[in-house]
Amino acid sequence: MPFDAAPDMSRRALIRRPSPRLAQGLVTHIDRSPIDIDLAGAQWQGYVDALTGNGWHTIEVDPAFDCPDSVFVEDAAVMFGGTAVITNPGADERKPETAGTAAALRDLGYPVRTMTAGSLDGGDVLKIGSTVYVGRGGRTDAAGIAEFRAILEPLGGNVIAVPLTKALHLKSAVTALPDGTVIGYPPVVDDPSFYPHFRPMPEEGGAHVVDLGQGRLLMAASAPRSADLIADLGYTPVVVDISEFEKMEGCVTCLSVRLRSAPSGS
Ligand SMILES: NC(=O)NCCC[C@H](N)C(=O)O
Repeated sequence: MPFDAAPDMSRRALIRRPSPRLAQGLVTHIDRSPIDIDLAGAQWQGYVDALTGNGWHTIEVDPAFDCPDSVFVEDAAVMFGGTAVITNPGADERKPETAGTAAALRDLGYPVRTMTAGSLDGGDVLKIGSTVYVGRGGRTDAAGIAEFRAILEPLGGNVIAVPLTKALHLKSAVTALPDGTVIGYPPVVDDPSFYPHFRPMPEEGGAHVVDLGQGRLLMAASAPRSADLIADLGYTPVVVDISEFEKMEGCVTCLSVRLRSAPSGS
């Protein structure tokens, strides 16, 4: 089989090139800081290189340069098994981002379910096996959770709503290690008792990991002490500098959508 034959269907990721208007994106829980747009472009490329360098095939969603926050592609779609759920982002400014993401997922053959009733951002969804935690916060409302639950339950997902008042998105506060341990930065976690296993991290950026497979975890350079702690748990941190995206309240999770399953029905 040639080396560049069909990519491994369990290691594909959507990405979306940053808009030149990134600095005009939304900022809610932190003060706005100046953005170096050239550095942001270089950091985005570094993030993409970290995915590809760890065996992931990246698929670029058509850019949405009129949408400052479109690089945060995770918020527009949630994958569950082989189905794509296109979200209805909680901020009006971000709603136009979904069309391009939906088109990319349809082109890849995924059945697409589109949310219309309530609002939900992909960043508010933390999947651990069939358990799906959803943050009820500033971007995701009760109607969005109900609609999302109605879509996921027939697919085998158990949606658990959790309170979120101290961070933009649930995954700004907590993510999960491959073994299912939820990690979080306590000052922005509303209630760690929602999770069966919770481990505090010493830095806010240390609460965010992307599971690259084979024990490798993508993490931000802003959290060196957390990376040491993760390494001490037997994982290998893969560190990328995403400072310009962190200034816009982004983190490592939100810059990609991992497609771990083949399209359902295929
Ligand atoms: N999932 C994420 O954490 N997305 C980050 C979105 C940041 C963007 N500036 C926003 O406020 O929507």
